[in-house]
Amino acid sequence: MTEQQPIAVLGGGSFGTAISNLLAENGQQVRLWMRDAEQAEAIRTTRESPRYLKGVKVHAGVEPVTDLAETLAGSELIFVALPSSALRAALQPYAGQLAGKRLVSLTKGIEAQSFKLMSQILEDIAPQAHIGVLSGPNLAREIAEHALTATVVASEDEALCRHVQAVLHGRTFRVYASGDRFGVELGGALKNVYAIIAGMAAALGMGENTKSMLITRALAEMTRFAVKLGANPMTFLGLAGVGDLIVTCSSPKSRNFQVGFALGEGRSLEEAVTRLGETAEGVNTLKVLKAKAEELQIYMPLVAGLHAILFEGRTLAQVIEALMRGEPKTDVDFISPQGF
Ligand SMILES: NC(=O)C1=CN([C@@H]2O[C@H](COP(=O)(O)OP(=O)(O)OC[C@H]3O[C@@H](n4cnc5c(N)ncnc54)[C@H](O)[C@@H]3O)[C@@H](O)[C@H]2O)C=CC1
Ligand SMILES: O=C(CO)COP(=O)(O)O
Repeated sequence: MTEQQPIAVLGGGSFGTAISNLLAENGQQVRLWMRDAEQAEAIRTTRESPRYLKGVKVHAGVEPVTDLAETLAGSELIFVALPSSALRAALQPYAGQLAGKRLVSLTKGIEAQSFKLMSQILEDIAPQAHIGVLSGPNLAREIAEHALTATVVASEDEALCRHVQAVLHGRTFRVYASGDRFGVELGGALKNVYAIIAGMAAALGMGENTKSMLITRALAEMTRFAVKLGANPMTFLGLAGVGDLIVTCSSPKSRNFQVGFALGEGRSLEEAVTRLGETAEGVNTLKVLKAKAEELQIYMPLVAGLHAILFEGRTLAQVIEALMRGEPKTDVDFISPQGF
């Protein structure tokens, strides 16, 4: 199926590029908006991004563009793959052009002061738009290299979900739909924090028991938090919950995992982030999550432990000791407080 209008993808980083390629492979005409004219020109001439997804060819159906107003005006369906720190500022000046459009956030982060998720920011900016999110176990490089992959599009607007499924479904990419936008989006944002912890554990040579404990208790912690905020806990059993948590906590291809690994090797946070040179949302998410958990009095020992290491001068050994010696708890306590 080819649409008449081009589809816009905002953000020429790893994920924007990977999703643009999928759309183009499905016969869609894609405008990939990026702020950097030099990078756009480099893609136009070499069909490769000079910075992201090295070695991956950018499909001929993807047109790199730099005029945001024109890009927004020319598309009904717009995917947003900007870092969470940039999304509001990049789109606010164009609010008047977004009424009636279908805006789908691919960004997995939380805004610092407001604690808003990205689709809530899109709603603030463009209350007359149709809003959705896409989230799941979706490492950009694996998508670009055609690993069999599934994702979730979530929106209250069923037509938007069907539209996204129609343009993205393909030989190697399967798109499930959900009506729980908040839960799907929250899962994608929260798991980044636990991927940092998993990277640290990997660098320290911790075993598979440890990894499994970490992922399972992370799921419990995320779900406890989400339930308190009114989300449906069942969403966390899906691709955008436990699915994304598993991939991001298991793969050295995850940038959040890489930050954690560098920390586990003894590097400072600043060094770990600078060496990465790409977006790792988990560091900012950790700060806002810790503050929110305190405000709402939600028990999140993994979040508190990582925060103590990164921002409160505690050592890893001290935090591990405190976590393991914490008071006995029941399993699956986010569904029934007694666990049985
Ligand atoms: N890379 C991945 O595997 C996946 C990433 N995501 C999410 O997608 C979002 C973007 O991540 P990536 O593409 O991986 O990041 P990236 O670090 O690969 O690229 C970020 C892009 O945003 C651009 N950018 C930064 N600030 C900007 C601004 N103020 N205005 C315009 N453009 C700006 C950069 O120039 C770059 O092109 C993140 O929230 C991430 O969590 C979601 C799923 C998978
Ligand atoms: O969200 C992702 C996989 O689903 C990508 O994770 P990173 O941002 O840690 O690379």
